[in-house]
Amino acid sequence: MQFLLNELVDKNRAWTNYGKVAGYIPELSKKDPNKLGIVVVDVKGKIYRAGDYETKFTVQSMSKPIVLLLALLDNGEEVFKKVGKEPTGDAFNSIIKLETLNPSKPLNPMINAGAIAVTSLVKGKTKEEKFKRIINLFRKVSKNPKLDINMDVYLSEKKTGDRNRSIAYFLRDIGILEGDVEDILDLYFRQCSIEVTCEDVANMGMVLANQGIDNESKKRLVPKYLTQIVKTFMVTCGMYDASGEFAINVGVPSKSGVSGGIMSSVPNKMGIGVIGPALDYKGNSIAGVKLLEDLSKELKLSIF
Ligand SMILES: NC(=O)CC[C@H](N)C(=O)O
Repeated sequence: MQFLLNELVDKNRAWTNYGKVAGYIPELSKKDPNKLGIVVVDVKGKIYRAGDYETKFTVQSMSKPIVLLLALLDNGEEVFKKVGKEPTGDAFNSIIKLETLNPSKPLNPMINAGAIAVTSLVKGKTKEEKFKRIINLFRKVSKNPKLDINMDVYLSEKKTGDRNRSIAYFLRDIGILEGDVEDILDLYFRQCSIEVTCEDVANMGMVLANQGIDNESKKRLVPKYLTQIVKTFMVTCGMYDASGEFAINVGVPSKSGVSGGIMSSVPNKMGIGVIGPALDYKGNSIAGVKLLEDLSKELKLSIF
C-alpha cells in the first residue's frame, strides 16, 4: 500500500498544474496549487501517508456531512422538513432553484443553501455553545483534540461571503431559517474554517466507513443509520454537480471542499483524506480526483 500511494502521488502530481485555487475566498487564493497529499487509514488503524500529507487546509464543504450528523442527532428526520434529499445539477453555491421550486427548500444538505439550513438546526443555548458542540464532534471523529479554526480563513470568508449571505437571507424569507441570520452564517463560516490535515480527514472518513464506530476503541460515536444517510448524500451530491461522473470513475462516498480537500469513506474498509488545492470549474481538486480514480482502480474500491 505504501509503495502504491507513493507511486500514484508521483504519477498524478502533474495534474496539479491544471486548475486554479479558489479565489472567491481571498485567503484561499494564497495556497500553493502544486501540493498533492494523501492519507489512508484502514479499519485496523494502520495509517499510510504520501506526498504533501502534512499540508494544513480548511475543511470547507467537507464539514457538511459532519454537521449534518450533529443536526440529525439533535433533530432526527425533522431535518428533512428544512432540506431535501435530491441532487441539484447546479453549482454548490447556486441560488437559482430556491426561487423556482414550489414549495421551496434547499434540495440537499451538501450544497451551501442546504448546509446553512442544517447548521441552523444545531442545538445550543448560545452561538458559542453551538460552535462548541460542532468543534467537539469534529475533534472526536478526527481523533484530533487540537482541531481549531484558521482565523485568517474565517475572517476572510466572513468579510466576503456575500453569496452565502444572500442565500441565508433568502432562506429566512421563505421560512427555512429561523433566528438571527448573521449568527447562523457566522457558525457556518466557522465550521468551514476548521483547519485539518489529510490524516484528520481520513479519520473522519473512517468513522463514516466504519458505520459510526471508532475503529480503534470500538466505541460507537454515532448511530449506524445516520452514517448511512450521510454516505448516501456523499455519493449522490458530495462532489457537487460532478457526483455522477465521480461515482462512475471512483465509486466511493466522498465529499470535496473548495480548499482542495476530499474526504472519502470506503465502507467497512478505509477512510481517505486527500489535498490538492487546484480546482476544476466545478470546485473539485483536479489532481485529488485523478489520484482517487487511480487508487480506486488499483484496489477495486468502487462500491458499485
Ligand atoms: N464548496 C465549498 O467548499 C464551499 C464552502 C465555502 N465555505 C462556501 O461556503 O463557499
